[in-house]
This record gives sequence, C-alpha cells and structure tokens, in this order.
Amino acid sequence: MSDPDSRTDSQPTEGENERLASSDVGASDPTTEPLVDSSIDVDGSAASSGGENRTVIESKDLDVFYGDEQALRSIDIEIPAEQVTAIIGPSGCGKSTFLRCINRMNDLVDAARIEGELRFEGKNVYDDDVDPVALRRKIGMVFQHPNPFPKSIYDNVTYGLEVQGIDGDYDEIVEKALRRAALWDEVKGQLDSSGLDLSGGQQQRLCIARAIAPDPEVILMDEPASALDPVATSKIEDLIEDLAEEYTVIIVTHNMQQAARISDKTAVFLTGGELVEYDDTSKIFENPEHDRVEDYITGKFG
Ligand SMILES: Nc1ncnc2c1ncn2[C@@H]1O[C@H](COP(=O)(O)OP(=O)(O)OP(=O)(O)O)[C@@H](O)[C@H]1O
Repeated sequence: MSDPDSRTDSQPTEGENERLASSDVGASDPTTEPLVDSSIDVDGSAASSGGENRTVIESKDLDVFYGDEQALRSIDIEIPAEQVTAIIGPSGCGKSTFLRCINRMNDLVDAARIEGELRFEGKNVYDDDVDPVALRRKIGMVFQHPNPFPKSIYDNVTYGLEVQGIDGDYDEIVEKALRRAALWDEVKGQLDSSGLDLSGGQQQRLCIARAIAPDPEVILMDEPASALDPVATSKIEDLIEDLAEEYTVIIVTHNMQQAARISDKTAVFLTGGELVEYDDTSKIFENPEHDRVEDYITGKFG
C-alpha cells in the first residue's frame, strides 16, 4: 500500500477545490511546473473525422505508478465518441487514476509517473508538444462533490472562457451551457447570485455547465452523483444521457445500477489496477466473459 500521507485523494479537499476546479476548465496551475507551450492540434487531426463509433480516447500499454506502487497495469482500451463509457470496479482499483490520465490531471500529483500511451484523437497526450491547458479545454472534468467557485452563477460558467482567453458572446455561451446542463430554467432570473447558494444538485449541474462552456469534446465525470440525493441523482443521470448526444462522456461510478442504466460501454477494473473486461454494457451485466467480473457484478466481492 502507498503511504497514506503522500496520497492526494481523487476527491479534492476543500483547499484543493479552486486548484482542481481551475484545472477542470483548463486553467494553468501555478503550483506545478511550467507546462509545455505548444498546443495540441485537437481540431485538425485526421483521426477526428470518421463515422459512428470512431475512437476518441485510446490507451496502449498504460502503466501508472505512485512512487513505487503500481496503480494501473498495462491498460489497453478504445473509447468511442459520443457514447457514455462507465468505469466500474472496487475501491482502489485505479478508476480515478485512469480518468485523471486522460486530461493529465495526474500532472498535479508529484508522485505520479505514467508509462505507455494515452491517445486523444490519435495524439499521445503525453508527447512533449502537448499543452495540458489546451488539452483540458477539449477534455473537461466534473468531480464527485460539486465545487462551484464563490462567484456568481454567470461568472462560474464564464470562468474557463476567461482563463483560456476564449472570445465570444458570453451571454449567449452562458445561456447555452446552462440550458445544456438543464439548469437554465431554474437560474435564469438569478445569474448574479452566488453559485454556492444553489442546492447540491444544482451546483453539480452548474459545474457541468462550467465544464461544457469551453466546448469540449470529452467530459470526464468522477462519481458525479454520489454526493447527491436520489432526485438530484436522477436528474444528473438523465443529463449524462443527453450530453452523450454531443459529447463523449466517461464516468467513474461505484453504482452498478447507474452504470447499467446510463452507459453504452462498461470497463471493469479490478484490484491491482487491471482492466479485466471491457464491452457493451448489456454484455458486461448480462453475460460477462470473466468469472471475476461476474463475481464483482453480482456482489460476491467489492
Ligand atoms: N495521489 C496519490 N498518491 C499515492 N497513491 C495514490 C494516489 N492516488 C491514488 N493512489 C493509490 O492508487 C491506487 C488507485 O487509486 P484510485 O483512487 O485511482 O482508485 P479508485 O478505483 O478510483 O478508488 P475509489 O473507488 O476508492 O475512489 C490506490 O492504491 C490508491 O491508494
């Protein structure tokens, strides 16, 4: 086991809130080493054209270590565009670690070391010429606990646009993002109110609006509903399914019913950081290939 004191949990502490929220919308983190200047060509790559089920995220032989501890082992996966992919597995199997590799959030963890490839639109995001800030504009993130800034609802949504220097009609972008996050009707008369005055479920939808305002291609969600009540959870689940019409959504969840309800594909990670099975969600839940996966799905362990 790794030293618990050296661990930065996948869930941000209060003090890390702004730092991570800045990162979820692509802001530079001044507390880390300078990031590479050049930009990833995320718009023009040949890999970005293609039909249904084109691969957006692909890992090849991906290993992740925290110090001497290996958290992920030789992960090979191809994640399709505009679908919901769920990542499930018991606590500590590396789900959040994998998610954080995709938009290089692990750069913020000093002890983390990555080997192998993690491709976005065919480009290895760990190449020297990739700018993590540009990458995070294309790959937004939503965390377990809603983490709006202590700013107005409007400013929460525009935050990522400002830090990334994105021009445009902010009023229009804010309305579109809030509509997309199924929050507009509830907040349109109070855009100047603090985001912190919203309910937990509304705060999480505000964080989703903040993540989609810069117009990403991929949205990563780390247990986005686990801190919410059943009604708020149901709204977030409906929203996730809607978002997949336009975005590629990758969600870590402990809730197997949730994975079965909302995802198209499911990846099952098991203890030791292995990806044991990855397939259509119906196949994983109805007829998995591996006994260990069946045991996990049926609650024999985990
Ligand atoms: N910042 C860190 N420093 C050191 N070890 C870490 C760090 N983050 C995660 N780990 C270790 O890596 C392994 C995988 O952790 P990770 O949080 O990715 O698992 P998980 O499947 O998301 O767990 P959970 O479901 O409990 O959130 C665990 O052994 C964990 O202790």
